[in-house]
Amino acid sequence: MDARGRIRQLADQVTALRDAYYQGAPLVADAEYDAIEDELRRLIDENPQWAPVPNPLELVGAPTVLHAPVRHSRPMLSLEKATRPEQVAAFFDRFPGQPVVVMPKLDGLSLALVFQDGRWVRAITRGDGTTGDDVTLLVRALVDGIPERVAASGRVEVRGEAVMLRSTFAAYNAAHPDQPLINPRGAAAGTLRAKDPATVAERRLRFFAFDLDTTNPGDVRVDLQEALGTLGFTAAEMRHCADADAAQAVIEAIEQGRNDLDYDLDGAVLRLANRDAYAAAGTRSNSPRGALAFKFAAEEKTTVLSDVVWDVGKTGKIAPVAHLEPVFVGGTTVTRATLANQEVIRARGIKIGDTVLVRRAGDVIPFVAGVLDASKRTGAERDIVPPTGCPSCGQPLTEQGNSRELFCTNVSCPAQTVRRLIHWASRAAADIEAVGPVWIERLAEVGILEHPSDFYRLTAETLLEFDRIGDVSAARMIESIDASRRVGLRRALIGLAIPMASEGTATRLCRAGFSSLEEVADATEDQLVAVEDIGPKVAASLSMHLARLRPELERLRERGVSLDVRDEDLPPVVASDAPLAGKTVVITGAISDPRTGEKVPRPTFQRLCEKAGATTASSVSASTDLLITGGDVGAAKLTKAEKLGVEVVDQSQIWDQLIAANIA
Ligand SMILES: NC(=O)c1ccc[n+]([C@@H]2O[C@H](COP(=O)([O-])OP(=O)(O)OC[C@H]3O[C@@H](n4cnc5c(N)ncnc54)[C@H](O)[C@@H]3O)[C@@H](O)[C@H]2O)c1
Ligand SMILES: [Zn+2]
Repeated sequence: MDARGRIRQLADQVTALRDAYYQGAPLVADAEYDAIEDELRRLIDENPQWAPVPNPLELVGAPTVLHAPVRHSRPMLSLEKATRPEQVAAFFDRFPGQPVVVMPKLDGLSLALVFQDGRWVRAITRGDGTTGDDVTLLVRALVDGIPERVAASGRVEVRGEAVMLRSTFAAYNAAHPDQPLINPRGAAAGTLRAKDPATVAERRLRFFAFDLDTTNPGDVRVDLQEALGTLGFTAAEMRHCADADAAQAVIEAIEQGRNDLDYDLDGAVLRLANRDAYAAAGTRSNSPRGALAFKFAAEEKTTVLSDVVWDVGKTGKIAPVAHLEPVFVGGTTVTRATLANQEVIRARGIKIGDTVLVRRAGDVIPFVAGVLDASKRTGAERDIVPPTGCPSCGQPLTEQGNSRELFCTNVSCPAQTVRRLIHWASRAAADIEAVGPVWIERLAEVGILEHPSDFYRLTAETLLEFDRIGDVSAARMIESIDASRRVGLRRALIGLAIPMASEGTATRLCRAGFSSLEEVADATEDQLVAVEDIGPKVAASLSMHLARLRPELERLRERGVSLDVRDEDLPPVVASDAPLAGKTVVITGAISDPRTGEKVPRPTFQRLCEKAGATTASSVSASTDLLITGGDVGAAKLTKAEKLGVEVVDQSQIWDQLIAANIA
């Protein structure tokens, strides 16, 4: 096909895909859509005479007339996209000497909020950029982070992004396996398309501001971020960058930190810091000249679901695992993803052979979010049929709960045995680093390992009988097993993988005064429920499984494994003159010991701070006393600390105090 034909074809495709997307039913992942736009843009650049009229690349969004149309005071535009450092440098070259801020690009939907003489009167979607939808009612009912009043007269318009937090998204999908949301962005957009807020009440959104217009500039601060903060908004964090290198470093830091956030980012935005300069730079057909969006690697892609394998877990849960044609998503090549359970498969209507959307965001394991475009089916797709018997031992399965999870309840099921052994050896439990999953599986296969206590009967001689184990590795394995005899109450309980008992349960039992695993096994359910945060279901599970595990506990003891509470399982004893006594601290960034330069794991440093009298928290709030910063600090926490007046100290100061007090 010639360029002209191809342009026409791509333009039609872009138009159709956009229509579907802005209707709330995308047919492809964003990354695939962007690739089509890129090809079209390149062809039009090379052949400007064949540019389609109208050119979809010069339009914004789509007209929406769901609610009442409202004309924007100033167009709400798209952003010019960049993916390479040269493009960032070119942006700086266009505006020599102008200060630039870099901020995260949140992936939600943009809203304009209008305030009249201090009172919030209206919320409008972007729509086609010129005219949006009046969604005031929905936004009032569902969006957090918007002050009812602002201290500024005249007309004030605050623009920003409404997002669904990842935690809200996950909680919603866990509670509604029958009506799953595909991704947080789509969920946010869908929420604001609802006719009645009551039908989407659990789908709360959060607003982050990034832009401001006012008729009385004297009422607000000059600096955009300060202005938004003083008006009572959480602003996207903006960092001033003197040159393209600095901007590139901030962009990279934002991308690095994106896994730690509770919301999706799809890039970083560069923008002229000076509001007048930004306005003076003007606009193109559909984007401001004074801003640039740097796009990050996609967290969602489509690929083919080639098979589904039912995998037996350590507690006997049989979970469907998707086997995928390799796809690069969320920074790695993914070939496996979770499908959760049969109810999720049914609700999402997924079949083997389908082109599915795979999402890998943050540290969450990749999952199959659904089928975007069922019209791609050829008829060769196959239903996913859950097994009736355990894939490992053949025993009939039982179903549990609303999502109809499948379980094998055979305690001597071989697959479960292997999983439990691997779990016992894992870092959070006995930490038998030198014996990896592959060896555990082989040792279990030949019957040498069945229970965790069997590790402690292994000898170098037994191991040396295996072809690929030599003197050195046998010695390392035995040494590693030996060290794990100090596992103690908390980690042993984690290692036994008792259904419903979490790591938190183990910690709480230690802190409640239980001194050994046997003592926990001896406790009545009433005594267990008396422990803070342990409910009747967890207590019943502990009682039942520990009773069953009695002989195993005896074997572990006989073989020299400590099941007693350890110092590290308990809150540290703190002297009254401890340097951080009574302080609530939040730790952020990479921590390293200044004496050796070695990286220190976060939990270890936390423990040191606790020994120094501090209570540690995971996020900055009004009750935080100190924010301790390490290297490559996530900027969101800093802004929040600043806003709340929380003192920020560098880790070096804390290390000095810890060292002086003989704690570190
Ligand atoms: N999957 C599909 O079929 C399909 C179809 C059409 C569009 N899309 C996706 O929609 C997006 C295109 O929309 P677009 O062209 O309007 O661009 P965009 O959404 O990528 O960029 C503009 C938007 O960025 C948002 N934003 C977030 N943080 C911001 C900040 N700090 N400063 C300024 N703006 C900020 C604003 O809402 C603004 O409207 C792309 O991601 C594209 O992949 C997908
Ligand atoms: Zn089984």
